[in-house]
Amino acid sequence: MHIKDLPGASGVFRRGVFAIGSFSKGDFIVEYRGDLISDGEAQKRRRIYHPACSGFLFAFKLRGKTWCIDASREDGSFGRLVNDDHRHPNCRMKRIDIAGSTHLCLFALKDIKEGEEIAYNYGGEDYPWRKQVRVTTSVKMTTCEPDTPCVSSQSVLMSEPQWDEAAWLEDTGQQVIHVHHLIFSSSVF
Ligand SMILES: C[S@@+](CC[C@H](N)C(=O)[O-])C[C@H]1O[C@@H](n2cnc3c(N)ncnc32)[C@H](O)[C@@H]1O
Repeated sequence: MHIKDLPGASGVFRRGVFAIGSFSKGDFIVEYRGDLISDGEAQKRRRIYHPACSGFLFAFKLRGKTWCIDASREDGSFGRLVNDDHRHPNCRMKRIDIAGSTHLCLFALKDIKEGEEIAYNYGGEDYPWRKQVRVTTSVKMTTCEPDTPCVSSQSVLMSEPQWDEAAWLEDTGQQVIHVHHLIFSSSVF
């Protein structure tokens, strides 16, 4: 796997993790490494963290209690840099218990080809990047006078992309709607 910079909001770049080889459905991909903390500690950190760091707090349930992996520290690991895709995830987060300690790991939901971005569904929350919708109107202009031949036809994009990435693109005839999705979650278990 390798890390790539992706275009982000307001010219800010964000990172994503991409496969440099292929994976088969069910393969282990990467661990979401960080500090295992209680829910209370996570709430405390959420209050003092910059919002960019809160995005690295991954909450999950274990035997009826909420826990959290705090991966906000830049430790060079890949798991913490995997982005959200709630529509077409190619991985799933699973809790693994090894010799009494809990780990969160990503596993392939389907075969993954070289070059594909690794992504999973962060969970059910309404993350801001999932809601943003950009409407780009494509206008067909045709010059066609009665006594002259049709000379040109061109499409004009009426609006510029305002945010991060166009995760999906639905073509609805003259109107092209780019539905952007992006960030973070919990309880996938
Ligand atoms: C665990 S980090 C993922 C790595 C992050 N992209 C980075 O560059 O550090 C979670 C954060 O990544 C961003 N993110 C994740 N998925 C995204 C998506 N689909 N679109 C836009 N931003 C996303 C959000 O800012 C979120 O808080």
